[in-house]
Amino acid sequence: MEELSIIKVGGKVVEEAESLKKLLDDFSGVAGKKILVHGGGRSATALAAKLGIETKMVDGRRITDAPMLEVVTMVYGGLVNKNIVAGLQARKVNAIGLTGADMNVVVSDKRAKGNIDYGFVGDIRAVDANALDSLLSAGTIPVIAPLSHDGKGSMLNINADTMASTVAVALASKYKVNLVFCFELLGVMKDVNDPSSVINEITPSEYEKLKQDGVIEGGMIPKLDNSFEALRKGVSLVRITSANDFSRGDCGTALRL
Ligand SMILES: Nc1ncnc2c1ncn2[C@@H]1O[C@H](COP(=O)(O)OP(=O)(O)O)[C@@H](O)[C@H]1O
Ligand SMILES: CC(=O)N[C@@H](CCC(=O)OP(=O)(O)O)C(=O)O
Repeated sequence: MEELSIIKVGGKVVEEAESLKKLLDDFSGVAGKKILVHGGGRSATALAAKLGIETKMVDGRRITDAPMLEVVTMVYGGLVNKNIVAGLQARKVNAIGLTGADMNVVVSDKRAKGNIDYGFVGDIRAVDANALDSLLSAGTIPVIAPLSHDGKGSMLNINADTMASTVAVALASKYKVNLVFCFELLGVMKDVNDPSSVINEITPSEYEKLKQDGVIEGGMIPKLDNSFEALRKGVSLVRITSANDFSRGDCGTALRL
C-alpha cells in the first residue's frame, strides 16, 4: 500500500511566525503524498477577546455560540488556513486550503444538547475519502481547517485533533497512513517541565496508568484518545512529537496497541 503522511499542527505553533516557518519548511520536505491539518485555537481565543467575546472550553472543546462561530470561521477557514497555504506555495508545494464544507469532504451533526450546550460544535458523520484522494492523486496537498458543515447551510466547529484522526481513519482503507501530532513540547512527557523525560512509547494500559497518576492531563487526554482510536481503526502509525523535529522518524512518543 502507498504511504500517506497526515501531519496535525496545533495552536501555539501556527500562531508564532518562527515556529510556523520551521514547520512549513519541514512539511515541504516530507516525501510522498501528504495532508496538513491545522488548529488555531489560541488565535481564535485572541481574536474573540479583541472583539469582547469570552472563550469557554469544556473537556477540550470550545463552546461555540453564534458570535464565536463567526470568529472560528474567520480565523480557521481564513487567516490561519490561508497563511499556511501561501507559505506552502512559496515553498513550491501546491497546497489547497479546505474546510469540511469544501467539496463536502467532512460532514457533521451539530452536537446534541446534553448537560452542556456546545452550540455550533460538530460530531463528524462522514469523510469523503474519494474527494480527498482525488486531490492527492492530482498532486495537490490538502490543508484542512478544523471546520465542518451540517449539510443544511451551517458551519460547525471541530476539534483539530479529532479532524486529523478522523480524516486519517477514512483514508486508511486506501493508504498506509502515518499520523503525526505536532505541538510545542517534545512528546508525551513524565514531567512536562523536564525535556529529558519524553516517553518513547505508550500502550493503552500504560496510558490508563499515566492518566490515573496524573502524569497525563488536560489537552493531552483527547489527543491520546483520538490516537488510540485511530490505531484501532486501521491507521498504521501514530506519533506525538515536537513541531521542531517531527520529520525525524524516531522522535517524540510512538503509540502502540
Ligand atoms: N504528560 C504530558 N506530556 C505532554 N503534554 C502534556 C502532558 N500532560 C498534559 N499535557 C498538556 O497537553 C498539552 C497539549 O494539548 P493541546 O494544548 O490540546 O495541544 P495542541 O497544541 O496540539 O492543541 C500540552 O501543552 C501540555 O500542557
Ligand atoms: C470544537 C473545538 O474545540 N474546536 C477547536 C478547533 C481548533 C483547535 O482544535 O485548535 P488547536 O489544535 O490549536 O487546539 C477550537 O475551537 O478550539
